[in-house]
Amino acid sequence: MTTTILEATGLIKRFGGLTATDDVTLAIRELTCHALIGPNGAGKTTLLSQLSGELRPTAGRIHFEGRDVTSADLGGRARLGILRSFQITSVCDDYSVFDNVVVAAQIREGHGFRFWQAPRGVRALADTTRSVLERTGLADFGDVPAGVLSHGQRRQLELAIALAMQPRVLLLDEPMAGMGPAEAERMIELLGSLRAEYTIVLVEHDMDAVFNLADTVSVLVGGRLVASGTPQEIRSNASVREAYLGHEQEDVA
Ligand SMILES: Nc1ncnc2c1ncn2[C@@H]1O[C@H](COP(=O)(O)OP(=O)(O)OP(=O)(O)O)[C@@H](O)[C@H]1O
Repeated sequence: MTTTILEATGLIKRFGGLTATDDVTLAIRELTCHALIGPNGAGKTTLLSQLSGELRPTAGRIHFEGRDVTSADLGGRARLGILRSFQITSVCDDYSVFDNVVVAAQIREGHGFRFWQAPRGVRALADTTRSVLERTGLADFGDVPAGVLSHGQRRQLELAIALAMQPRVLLLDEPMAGMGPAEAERMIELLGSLRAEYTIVLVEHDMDAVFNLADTVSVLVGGRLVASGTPQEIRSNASVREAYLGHEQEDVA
């Protein structure tokens, strides 16, 4: 039994009269992949944005390793290791793939843009960058300008940028969106290879990916958490099927 690393308690987010997150209590266990699923508008992204620190909840608390981080902003949470991919740093099209990742590694090391740092530090950053590129299947693309990458490779680069920042918890919002089957398969494989080292919270509509990757699946409908369990439990949960009726029932079947 792994320990809880990230926990939401009684989380509520209102946008005017709309309750996008409605009293959600959720425990993310360390080194597991926890998928958030639900119909369009269920509040998945809103929940992820509160976990990342991008959105402040209207009520409720968020704890990371037992520490209350509710009032920590995006940057503060990133420093703790809670990182939403495709944020903090975004891809710079004119930079090479290598340079995009090295900048993220530099930010993590707190070097900022001080290019006069000691050569040993520069070498360490380059080593980190090479190993991250290797890890994300981009080892052969280091010199390529990011702007010419395919859509799938760009998502791999976005993931590489996140990994260079040495996250503990990776928050991923639809990493497979817009990908063809081959690209999606590659991304699923890549995320699968990260599961042993990182805690992953995954918002995803692609049920193949969800049932392939997730240790735990939580289902949101209308901002409320209606079920949480193993993929097998969720597949056979009658209220989940009910919730998806008229939405994506065939995906859950
Ligand atoms: N900044 C905002 N201001 C007002 N309403 C918002 C805002 N962000 C989200 N909402 C509303 O909150 C609800 C939940 O949206 P959210 O994007 O979290 O759902 P989702 O489950 O991620 O949907 P999808 O699967 O379509 O991406 C929706 O009704 C949406 O219109």
